Amino acid sequence: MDRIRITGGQRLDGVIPISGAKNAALPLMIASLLTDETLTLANVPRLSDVSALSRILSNHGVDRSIAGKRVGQTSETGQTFALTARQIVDTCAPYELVSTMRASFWVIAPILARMGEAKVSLPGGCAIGTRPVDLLLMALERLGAKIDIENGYALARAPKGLKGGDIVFPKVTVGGTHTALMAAVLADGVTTIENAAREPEVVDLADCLNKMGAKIEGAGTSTITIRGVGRLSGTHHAVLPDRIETGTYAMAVAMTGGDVLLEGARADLLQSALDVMSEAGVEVSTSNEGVRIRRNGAALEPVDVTTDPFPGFPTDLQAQLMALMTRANGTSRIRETIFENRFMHVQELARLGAKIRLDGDAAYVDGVEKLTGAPVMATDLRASVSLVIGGLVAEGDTMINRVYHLDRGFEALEAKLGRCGAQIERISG
Ligand SMILES: CC(=O)N[C@H]1[C@@H](OP(=O)(O)OP(=O)(O)OC[C@H]2O[C@@H](n3ccc(=O)[nH]c3=O)[C@H](O)[C@@H]2O)O[C@H](CO)[C@@H](O)[C@@H]1O
Ligand SMILES: C=C(OP(=O)(O)O)C(=O)O
Repeated sequence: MDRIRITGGQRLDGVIPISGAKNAALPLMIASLLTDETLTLANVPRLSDVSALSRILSNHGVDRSIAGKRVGQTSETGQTFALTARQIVDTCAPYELVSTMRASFWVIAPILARMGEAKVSLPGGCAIGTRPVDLLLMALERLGAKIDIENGYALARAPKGLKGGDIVFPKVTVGGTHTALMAAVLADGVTTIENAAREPEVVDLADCLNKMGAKIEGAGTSTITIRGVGRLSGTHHAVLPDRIETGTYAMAVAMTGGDVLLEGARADLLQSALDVMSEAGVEVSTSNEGVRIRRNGAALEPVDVTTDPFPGFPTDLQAQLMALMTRANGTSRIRETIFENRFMHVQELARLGAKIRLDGDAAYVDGVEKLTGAPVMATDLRASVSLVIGGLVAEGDTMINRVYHLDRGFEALEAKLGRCGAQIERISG
């Protein structure tokens, strides 16, 4: 199993190109199941989650060809996929494939919409919480599907096709909104989604579906209206920049001090997180090229932050902010309201010398003078990268185990940080 060794204490200076967003690329790839024409996606990040989803889509009959550049000096990240689901050859997504990644459950919507039935393994829990799918299934039922749960599988049937309907989500769900969109675009009649997720990745999916011929209005607001169409066509779409990768590197730069341009980043996708960083005393500026982050010796001020659905502070940046606040000049409070078990990084940050107390959904972080390197191990993607941020300033060596978590969501992490001066290396085997 690969490990990453970081020798802390280097400033970060230079340019970090921002990749396409994992959390947009995955639903966009799944949308290829909705048409028998080719969906071409540019700026798809090279990530293990993308490879895992490619295998799942291939099992359903999606043909994939790749054209793209290798990670280079500047903005040459990502790859271009041409995805063609001429026919859906299998309407079942088996446990062995779905259990490797949660987002794969979303295939239930396009397969049901196109074939009138789908059988998909329930995704199960994971390190950050229970991850239920009841609201996704409720959305499909509102469009006329009959749902049965049997032997760990969700069976969805709509032999006469889906019908437009009114979906009211009792809480904001990103996965539920993706699922509802992909089911409703081919349904007969009009669908409304109330309390829809407003995340940029939902907007990216809706934009792409509209280019394929769908009629979706209101994506990015809490009410989305979809007029069903008879069929969708292929199109070309570029995945939007990854706001979580952007926020992660912004916090890494803030942690080490330095001056880095996050090339291609869009500030509007993570304004709440950038506002928190400004409040903490970090210089944030934006231009056509991206977002520039600077901290030159100024102390980090503590913050009081609660995670929330977009446009609130993202749960996917909570662990990274916590790592940053371990060096603040006082006590920060960070509340996690999306997932019940997303504090697994606390005990590992403590191994680097962080002082963090947990009380219910809140973490109280007392800033410390210094962190010291240690062997650490993370249980999920964002928790792992919070340890990278800690390791960048810890005295001595930090060895991060279970690097496969990082490979799920950060394209060329060592190369991007290494080019800006970090002492970071992957140890294979
Ligand atoms: C609103 C939110 O911040 N969603 C995050 C969530 O999306 P993801 O799509 O994984 O999760 P949801 O947005 O669906 O979940 C939001 C909340 O709704 C609950 N829920 C969800 C579906 C369901 O059927 N029943 C149910 O109760 C979840 O337990 C959670 O508390 O994790 C992703 C990966 O970390 C993040 O990128 C998303 O930003
Ligand atoms: C937890 C994440 O991914 P997933 O929802 O696929 O587990 C994430 O993107 O932070």
